[in-house]
Amino acid sequence: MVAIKAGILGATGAVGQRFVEALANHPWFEITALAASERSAGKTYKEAAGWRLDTAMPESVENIEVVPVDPKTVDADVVFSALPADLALTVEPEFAKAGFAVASNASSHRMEKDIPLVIPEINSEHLELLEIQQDTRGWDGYIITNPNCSTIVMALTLKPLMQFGLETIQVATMQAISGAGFSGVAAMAIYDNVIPYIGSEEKKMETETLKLLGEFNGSEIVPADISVSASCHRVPVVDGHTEAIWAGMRDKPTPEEVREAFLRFDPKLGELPSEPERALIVRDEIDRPQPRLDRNMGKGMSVSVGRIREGIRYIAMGHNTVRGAAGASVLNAELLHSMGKL
Ligand SMILES: NC(=O)C1=CN([C@@H]2O[C@H](COP(=O)(O)OP(=O)(O)OC[C@H]3O[C@@H](n4cnc5c(N)ncnc54)[C@H](OP(=O)(O)O)[C@@H]3O)[C@@H](O)[C@H]2O)C=CC1
Ligand SMILES: N[C@@H](CC(=O)OP(=O)(O)O)C(=O)O
Repeated sequence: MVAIKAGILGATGAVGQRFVEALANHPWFEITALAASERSAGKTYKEAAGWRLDTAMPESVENIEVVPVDPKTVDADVVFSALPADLALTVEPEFAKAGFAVASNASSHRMEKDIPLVIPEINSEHLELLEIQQDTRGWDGYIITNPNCSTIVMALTLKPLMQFGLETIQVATMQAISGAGFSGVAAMAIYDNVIPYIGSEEKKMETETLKLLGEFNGSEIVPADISVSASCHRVPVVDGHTEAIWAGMRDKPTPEEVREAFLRFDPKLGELPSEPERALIVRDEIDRPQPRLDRNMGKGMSVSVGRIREGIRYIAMGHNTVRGAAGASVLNAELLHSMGKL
């Protein structure tokens, strides 16, 4: 099989490095371009990246020259975007217009009517929006987005609850510092501390969830009729967002029925390389899930749930820069490829 040429926009950042990790030995994609700011352009990736993951930098990327974020300098069929949102707002459409498939991890376009916001296990039918998007905008390429990291972790647990008539969600997050990027939170601010504010995060959880769980009616997404109320907090954890969730349901299932629904949730995507064996892992121990112990389950692509109690109350936890970011975009691109759309 001829490899699909993949570029990474924002390749030197916290999420960009996760993209490099996910794509360097990928069976379908080959990294052909690494793009970042003018500060990094012209340097080798090894010089520019300041590699911070606890796996070795893949040798194959060490000497690739970083290029500016510009459709003219990026040689690829698909670009994975880990750009700051203000930049992604203008840059991603330029790439789509120039014919690239853009798998974006940035928040800029997630809520636009004709741009799919997708978690393959939940709403792959929303990909129908791509044709509408290309027709409306006259683009040869397109943009597909994945949700906010906290939203992804929660939404994967909500999908199996829809059968019980999901009505209300309250969620309190405990979010890892990697979610804010390498220079996002100063050590002096987070050490020995909890910061009870993450800009725009609550609104993202409250709106993106409704689009994800909404229905495609042939021309647009009708948002799910659920009320979501979120409170978001930064805690001194490196990777892994933990969430305490209260779910109100019409049918009032018991904790055991909810546990069974989580266990039965086993969407098969067709053997995609990044697809975990189980999207949800149910932990029965009284003190799980925990970020340090559970974030790498399913190579970081599984969400762990536990402490399912009357109410219904439970805890969900997932790797924010893998399942919540780079891994989510790569899984979307794999799905598109398997459907012949890439
Ligand atoms: N799904 C999700 O919820 C998550 C999404 N994100 C999103 O992913 C994106 C990246 O986040 P993160 O990796 O944490 O950020 P970082 O700050 O760690 O990295 C930013 C990247 O963008 C590049 N960049 C910055 N400014 C410019 C510029 N003016 N022109 C070109 N490139 C530029 C940087 O290059 P250089 O090194 O040269 O400065 C770097 O590669 C953000 O939009 C963030 O909100 C992040 C975490 C989770
Ligand atoms: N806000 C998230 C990460 C992030 O960048 O999200 P988004 O892609 O929705 O801006 C966090 O801090 O953990």
